[in-house]
Amino acid sequence: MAVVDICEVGPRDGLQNEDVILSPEVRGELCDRLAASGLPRIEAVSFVREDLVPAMAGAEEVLNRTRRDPAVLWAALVLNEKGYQRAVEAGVDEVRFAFPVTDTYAARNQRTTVTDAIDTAIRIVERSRDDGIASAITLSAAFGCPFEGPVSRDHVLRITDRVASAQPDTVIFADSIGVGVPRQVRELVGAAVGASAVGCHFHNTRNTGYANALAAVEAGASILDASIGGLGGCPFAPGATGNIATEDLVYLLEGMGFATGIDLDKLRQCSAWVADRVGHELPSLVARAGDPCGVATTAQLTP
Ligand SMILES: CC(=O)SCCNC(=O)CCNC(=O)[C@H](O)C(C)(C)COP(=O)(O)OP(=O)(O)OC[C@H]1O[C@@H](n2cnc3c(N)ncnc32)[C@H](O)[C@@H]1OP(=O)(O)O
Ligand SMILES: CC(=O)CC(=O)O
Repeated sequence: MAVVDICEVGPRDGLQNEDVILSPEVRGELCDRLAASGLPRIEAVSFVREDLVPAMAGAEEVLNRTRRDPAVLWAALVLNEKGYQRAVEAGVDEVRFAFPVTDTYAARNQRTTVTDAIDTAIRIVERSRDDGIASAITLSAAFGCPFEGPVSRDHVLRITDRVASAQPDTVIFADSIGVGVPRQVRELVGAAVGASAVGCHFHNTRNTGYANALAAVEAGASILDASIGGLGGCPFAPGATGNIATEDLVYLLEGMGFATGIDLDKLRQCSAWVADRVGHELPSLVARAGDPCGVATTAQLTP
């Protein structure tokens, strides 16, 4: 059975744009609850400027407050080398450096250019190798940009070639504003599968997120990001909405014969818990509807 490694980004992407700001204590507890559902990888925090993204303040404290279940690979998002240094000092297992593939979004999100960000990505991959931690490079707006519109596959592949030359463990294609469709996903992932593992990060803004996720794994992606309840969205991308929901993705993947190792019931409990904390209903449908036919229980799939 093919295995798909789901990276839970709820404590980071999920919370970064919420009106209610959760304390490091609550965010640490969220991480532990997610870990208890069997998630193999959790992006717990981002090391960014807290004056720009107050919801991510206290990243070091969040990590200190988690029990750091050793079965989980603890990841953090960084957007510059200062963030990288903070992540290393906080003892993360994986650093994920992201940058948009268009100059306008790169400037708005993190005051950089695509050319400079490629150089930073290469330095961060080299530093992470020296520091003995895993590295992932996320290419944001890989399927379309909130400011510049369409993004060509060839442009993304040229950037992929540059960053892949540094040999990160993973290259992740992100649909930051949820504009992509499965055809694009198949073409991009299919062309990129090679030396580094390929991951994808989808937002469900136009209801194509789950179709895109399935297209990605069928084209060879081995890592998918998802966020508990479908929370999420970039504060610097107009119109951005939530990620694909982890519980809906687990339901889909397990039902389609991919192993995730995740306990759907525990995940749904976690989703209800975080909905209470942020104070509103979450987009996930599986959180509400459950799995009455046992579709996500692999044993029940055998004829
Ligand atoms: C697609 C997505 O969803 S990505 C996630 C959502 N987007 C974000 O989180 C973007 C947030 N952006 C940022 O935090 C910023 O733009 C950064 C950190 C990436 C770059 O910030 P810049 O202002 O260009 O950094 P610069 O190097 O000029 O430093 C300015 C100040 O910020 C501080 N700083 C820089 N980087 C960091 C960091 N990673 N963490 C904390 N402080 C930082 C510097 O120390 C400096 O402080 P000082 O004025 O007291 O000396
Ligand atoms: C870093 C991310 O959050 C990826 C994206 O949506 O662009």
